[in-house]
Amino acid sequence: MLSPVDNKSRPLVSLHDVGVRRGGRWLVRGVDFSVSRGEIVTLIGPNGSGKSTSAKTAIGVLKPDEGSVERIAGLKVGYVPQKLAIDWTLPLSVHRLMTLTGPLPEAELKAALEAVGIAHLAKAEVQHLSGGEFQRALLARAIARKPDLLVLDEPVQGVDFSGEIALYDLIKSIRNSEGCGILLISHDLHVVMAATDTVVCLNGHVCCRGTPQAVTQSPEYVRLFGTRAAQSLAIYSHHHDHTHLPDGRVQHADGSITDDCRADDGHHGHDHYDHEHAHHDHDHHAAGERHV
Ligand SMILES: Nc1ncnc2c1ncn2[C@@H]1O[C@H](COP(=O)(O)OP(=O)(O)OP(=O)(O)O)[C@@H](O)[C@H]1O
Repeated sequence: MLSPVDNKSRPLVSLHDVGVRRGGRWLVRGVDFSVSRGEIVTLIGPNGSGKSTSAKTAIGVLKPDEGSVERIAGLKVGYVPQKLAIDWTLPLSVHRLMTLTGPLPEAELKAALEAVGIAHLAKAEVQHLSGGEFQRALLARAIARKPDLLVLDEPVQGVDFSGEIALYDLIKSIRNSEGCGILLISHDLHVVMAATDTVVCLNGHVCCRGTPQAVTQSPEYVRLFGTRAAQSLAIYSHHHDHTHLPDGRVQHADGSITDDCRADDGHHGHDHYDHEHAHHDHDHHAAGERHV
């Protein structure tokens, strides 16, 4: 007798050698990563390196032109896009924002706003919210329907540094309480949430990946941002050896130019784990334990 597939132990989504081609050029190629329940995966990379394209392919908004994407059956996704098509000239309350794309029982709406700490702003106009409050409203909207996978495209945009720390704390507590998988796109090339399990660095393909192990215990960092910051953010340092030109071609470190790039095209001087961590003047083990 066949035993049922255990959905709980399978990744929620996995991308295998995914490539997306638009307008005659590859936007990304050779993208491999997966997100499991309770896991936080952060995509980083320069502007235009394919972070949003990869995330949209993961959730099925974009179809890959090569490779494959596997999702568990009935996967529920909560998605906070990078840009929201809102007509800012029309009044829109937080309450209404929550129900724009479909009805939501009042109790669930209230619980989501409470979970992100803005229940008192339910009647406030979205236009009047601060950057941090707006991101919380978007998060509430994304978690209200209890997704298996939460995809957050640059969740800390428009938020100052301490607001950023508070938001990352909130995202971590949502992961802990809901047990969902989280796919984050970081606006910052070097700073990722310390609770990230896997950082995937894109540069048209997967340039490198790893854990944001070492961080922020340097006295200068703690003096600047406080111990709270050191516990919430990690610095992930690495370098790219090629640049994506505006016309889609790729210029390599040796000056040569190719039409597109792949990790195995012979032009990449690094392997997939070629990254280094900044601030190595602290005890590695201790830094690992301080992650939140
Ligand atoms: N539909 C499309 N047709 C053609 N090119 C596209 C399309 N969508 C995205 N691109 C291009 O693909 C590249 C990757 O875009 P993407 O938005 O995935 O990058 P990103 O890493 O998320 O960038 P950013 O950090 O600037 O948000 C960019 O050069 C972008 O201009």
